[in-house]
Formats: sequence, C-alpha cells, structure tokens
Amino acid sequence: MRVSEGGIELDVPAESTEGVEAPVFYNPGQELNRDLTIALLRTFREERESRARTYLDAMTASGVRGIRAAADGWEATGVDRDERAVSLARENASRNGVEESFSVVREDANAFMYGCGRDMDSALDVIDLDPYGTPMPFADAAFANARNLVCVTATDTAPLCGAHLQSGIRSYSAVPRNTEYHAEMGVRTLLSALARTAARYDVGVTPLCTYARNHYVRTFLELDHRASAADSTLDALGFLDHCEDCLFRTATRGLIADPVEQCPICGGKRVLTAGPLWLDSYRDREFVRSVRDRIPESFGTAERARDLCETVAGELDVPHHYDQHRLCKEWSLPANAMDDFLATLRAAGYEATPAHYGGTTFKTDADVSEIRAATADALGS
Ligand SMILES: C[S@@+](CC[C@H](N)C(=O)[O-])C[C@H]1O[C@@H](n2cnc3c(N)ncnc32)[C@H](O)[C@@H]1O
Repeated sequence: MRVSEGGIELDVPAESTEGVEAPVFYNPGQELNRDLTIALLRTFREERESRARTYLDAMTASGVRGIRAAADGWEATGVDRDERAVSLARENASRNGVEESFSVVREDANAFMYGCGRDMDSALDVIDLDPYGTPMPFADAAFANARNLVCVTATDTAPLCGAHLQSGIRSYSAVPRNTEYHAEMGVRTLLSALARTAARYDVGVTPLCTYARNHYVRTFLELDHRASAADSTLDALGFLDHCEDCLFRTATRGLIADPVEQCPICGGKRVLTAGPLWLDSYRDREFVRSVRDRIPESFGTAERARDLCETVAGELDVPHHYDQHRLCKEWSLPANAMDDFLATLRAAGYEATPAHYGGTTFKTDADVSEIRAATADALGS
C-alpha cells in the first residue's frame, strides 16, 4: 500500500491501516509525532547546533523517520533488527531518491550505537529511539554515544503513570503513582529515568520539548557533556505527594523522599508519594514556539501540531495539572466553560493556563482549596 506524508512516499504493509499486526510496523496515527520531529530537528540545527548533521533512526521499521530526515538535509541512518523492515526501508529510500543520505543497517540498535560511539568519525549527533514500549533498554547506549540530542518515544503509558505499578518501578527505577494527572505522571517519570541514565555518563539533559498524546510520551533532550551539567540536571528531581481524598498535591525537591503522612488540607491519611520525578520544566518555551513557526502548511498534521506547540509553550511551569471535571465531580458542582473557569481563577489573583493533556485540564499556582474558594461562586454553589 502506498502512503505519503511530509513530502515523501512510502510502501507500507496494508495491515498498517487495518488495526492488525503488520509484518513491518507503520502507524499512520504517529504522523504528528514525525511532523513535529522534523520541524524540531530543523529548529535545533538552525538555532542550537549548526554543526549537527547526523541522525540515527535507531528503530526504523519502514524507514519513514530516517527518510524524512534525509529529505530535510540530514545524513541519516536507519537501524532495525528485522530483515523485512530493513528491506522495506531500503526500497522506500530508493523510491524517494535518498539512498545516498539514508543508509539502512540490519543490527541490534544497542550494538549499533556502541559501535558508532567507538568510532569518532561516525559520531551520532542526534539519536531517535522509537521502540515498542519502554525505551529504557536503549537509553544507556543513546546517552553514552549521542553528541547533541536524544529524542525518545515511550508507548508504555500504563507502567509510566503507575497504573501498572511494578512494571513502572522495574522499567524506570522510580515509583509512579496512579493519579488523575496520569499522562503528566508518565512524562515526569520518563524524564526522571532518562536524566538519571544520562548522568551515569556525565551528561546533563535539557528537555527542549516534551508532550503526552494518544498513549505515548515524546521528549527531545539536548545534551551537555559535563559532569557539572549532570549534577545540575539531578537538581530537577524530587517527589510529589498526592492526597487521594481531596486531590491536594505538593512537590518536594531532592533525591531523598520525605513522604507527607497527613494531608495538610483535609487531614486525610490516603497520601500517595511518587518519585523520583522530573520537577523542572519539560520544555523550552521559546524553542517550542520556534518549532511551531517551522511547521510547514504542507505537513499533514500542521494545524494540530501547531496547536499542540502553542499549548505546551504556554503552560505554567507547575509539575502537575488539574482536571476541571474531576474537581467539579469531587465538589458535586457543575462544570462551566474552561475559558470562564480559568478567567475566574486569574481574577482571584492566581496564574492559570490550559494544559495540553486534554480540553478540561489546566495548570495553576493555586492549591486545591484555593481553586475551590476562587471558583465556587462561578460554578454556582
Ligand atoms: C515502533 S517500531 C518503529 C517505528 C518507526 N520508528 C516509525 O516511526 O514508524 C519499532 C521497530 O523497532 C525494531 N526493533 C525492536 N527491537 C530492536 C532492537 N533491539 N534493535 C533494532 N531494532 C529493534 C522492530 O523491528 C520495529 O521495526
């Protein structure tokens, strides 16, 4: 079956659009992820590191990411351990006339990354990890061998957000907790684990852009190869305490947990502690706006991708969010329009912005009792 996206044409298995397992993976639903990646790579090279030229699509499948990167001026390599994927990726490279700038290798991704890392002539400026499920089995090799940027997709959202607790603990060496801000819990669990992995190689990370959508988390981490940068990165870690009774939550920096035993708002004892989590910002506001400005109209997801960038860039830097409907249910009050709800909070002197996790999600510097006091009249109590 022939598909086109981002100006390239690909042959992909027909099963890809039929919701059944295909011999080679291609998910049309990830086009937004790939559109954003191409715009972000462009922005990175133009604004952050003009010397960046090589891009490793470490799990290439149909070759779609590597081919799109090659068509956009990168010296790209696609790796896959599956023979059928390698053949298809090569055919797709020829179809798009990028065989010179996109080579495809059949190898285990970790073996390939360590092989390149030992050969300074073929250093990897950008490494993109897009495996099935957790990316953690590939994170060490990526941080040990990437020069400028590591891009990561994680699709194991149930372990990441604490819904599958033991699996989350095993994969991420952290304790995620199942809250109503589950996608953000996943974002902060993933970033924490990646930052701690990078630190083992004396590499500090700065998240340039991170978002959660459609059952996956995506992040782009700029690297700083200094032990002091790794130390500073670890300062971003800490713990979140969350009251299951009144939905109060609070964040504490540091690598040693000091769990809150009793909720300071309602006195409840059902307080969950999650961590270590990434508590700093998960994006560079101005960088994300630059990415938005580089999404061409021709990209299939241009409008959605720009909207996502706008919301992610505009979010308040608070390490959790609220869901207006969840709060209203808790308070047995009817929900009003989000714009009005946020305006009421702002009028009461708090900061409040929409969050990208869903139409009823928002971030604010007010705590849960302050949100209730500020909005109760407007909600009709
Ligand atoms: C989710 S797909 C990649 C999708 C692709 N990046 C895209 O955007 O369409 C995962 C791919 O990783 C490959 N893979 C899984 N484990 C691998 C490993 N250890 N080394 C190399 N490739 C691997 C699989 O064969 C599969 O083709």
